Amino acid sequence: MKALKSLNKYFLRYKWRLILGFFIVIAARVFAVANVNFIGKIVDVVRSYLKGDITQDLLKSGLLKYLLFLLGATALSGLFTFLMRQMIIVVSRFIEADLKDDVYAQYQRLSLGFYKKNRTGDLMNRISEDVSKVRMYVGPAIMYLLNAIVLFATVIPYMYVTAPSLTLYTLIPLPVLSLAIYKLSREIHKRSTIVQEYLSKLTTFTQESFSGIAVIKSYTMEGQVYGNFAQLSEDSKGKNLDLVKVQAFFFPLMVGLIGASNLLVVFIGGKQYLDGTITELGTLVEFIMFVNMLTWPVATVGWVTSIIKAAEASQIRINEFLDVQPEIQNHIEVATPIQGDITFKDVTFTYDDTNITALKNVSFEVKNGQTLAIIGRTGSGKSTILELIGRLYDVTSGKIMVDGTTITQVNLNSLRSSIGYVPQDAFLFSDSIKENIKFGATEATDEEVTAFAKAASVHHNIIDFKNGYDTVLGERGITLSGGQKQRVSIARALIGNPKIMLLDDSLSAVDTETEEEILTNLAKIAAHTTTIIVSHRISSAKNADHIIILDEGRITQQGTHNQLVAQDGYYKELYKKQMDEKES
Ligand SMILES: Nc1ncnc2c1ncn2[C@@H]1O[C@H](COP(=O)(O)OP(=O)(O)OP(=O)(O)O)[C@@H](O)[C@H]1O
Repeated sequence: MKALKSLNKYFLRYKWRLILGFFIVIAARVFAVANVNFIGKIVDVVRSYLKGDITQDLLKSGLLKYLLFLLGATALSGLFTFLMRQMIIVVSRFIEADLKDDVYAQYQRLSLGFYKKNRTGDLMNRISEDVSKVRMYVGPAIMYLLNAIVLFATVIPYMYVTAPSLTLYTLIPLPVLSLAIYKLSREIHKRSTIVQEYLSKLTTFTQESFSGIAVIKSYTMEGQVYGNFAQLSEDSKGKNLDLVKVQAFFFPLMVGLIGASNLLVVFIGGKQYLDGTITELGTLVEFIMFVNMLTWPVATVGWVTSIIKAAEASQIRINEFLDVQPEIQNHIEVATPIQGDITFKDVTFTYDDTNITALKNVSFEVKNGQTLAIIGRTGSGKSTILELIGRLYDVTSGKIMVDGTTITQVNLNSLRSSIGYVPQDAFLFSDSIKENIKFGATEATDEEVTAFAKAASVHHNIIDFKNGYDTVLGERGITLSGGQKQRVSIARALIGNPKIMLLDDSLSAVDTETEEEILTNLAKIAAHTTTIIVSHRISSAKNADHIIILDEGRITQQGTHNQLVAQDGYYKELYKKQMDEKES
């Protein structure tokens, strides 16, 4: 129960509704008990008339009175039951939404490393599955438990006062029912968790095969993939059947145990009526109704216990993420204006999860407005340099300085908002091209969108689409080519007017003429922007003010294009190779 304590702050937020809900539950149950009492009274009036104790007129007036009471109590009990759900279930939906918002906000605060360590499916489950299990506790479980407590507190004393020994006999089967339902609910919960797992396996499988449909078709793997799906589906069916089997016990068990209680009422109550222990026949009718009325709340005690256990397990999982502190912390509250000078001093960086040391004693400097190109084999640490500049990670040792200040002493938001980052795989949202370009600059005008799309040499492609800038991308929209995606992504980075532009192999999918065009435009627009270009191509690097060559995380060569082609080394080899390719 300790984990569930973290929900108290949400309960406090909606305390008035909950308190009102509590009184409404009491009112609803009191009127429900009154209903039974009036039915008992009606039976007694009829019985007295049949015995000749009262006249027909008294019978009529008695019946009318109790029927009207019955009607009133039924209507009020119905109204309060409705209000009870309105209060408590509505609060549970509020808390569910708040909890989802809080989990989502926490996810956004967490650093990139967190996303590398945890699987997306797991992150999604905590915000959907786990939160809805917690909601079952916050809403239905609390409501039914309250309902049961109020009902026990009103019905059992009433029964006891009316017929003490009969009360004891009729209540005997109820704890057995509660325990049996608890055991059954636990089993149902266990099996439905397995069913859920299979459901998500099926979803992942289908999603992946639809995404990879082109590969499946071109390798004519339809048959095999179908076979895998059919097997998974068969296993899932088996798990569903296992679940259905235990679920099928639920109602028979309840009906059986109610039946046993009813039998006891009729048998023992009948005997007590005959020997005069119970004087009114109406008491027997009331008892049968009470037993039926108590059955569901008794069953809910078992059911609610299993819901609370499941909610606790889910809340533990949610808290695990809510308690994680972002690895990257902002230490400076006030905004820091950024000019764009970047200095690396002996920077070494090791990725926590793989223990790979991606950078080893890297030192360089780029001044505001200059262009630095980083060239190197795959896996040599180029992207890592860009990630460190954006503080997606913090260095293991050494120092990065921005405008002469250690990067950790710069306001994180100022730093990131002054960077235009074009990652290696340009990610575009399922939205229009215009909205994708405006992503980081929502206030930008249509003219600005067009101007930056022109600078990124993608305008002419966009206007060729039927809907131009309003063309929707993504699953239900158009698919852009790799080069088009890269260029839309460059336009997105430029529109934010960044002080630092980071291009991570962002021109790899465009031809060399377009590359040239974009780089010339960049040099014009971004004259006061520090630009770092990561590339495998000499053509992207040759005009840079400074070029560094990385190999296995170390800088092996550096200088200008002319200096580097004059030295033996990786740059010269690459230059020769790419010149030969161009000529052939
Ligand atoms: N998020 C990560 N977690 C763990 N290890 C990583 C991560 N990202 C990169 N690495 C490792 O760090 C090393 C440097 O990777 P990096 O992506 O910086 O290389 P790169 O030079 O940009 O390569 P490429 O040219 O292929 O993009 C590689 O060995 C890589 O496997």
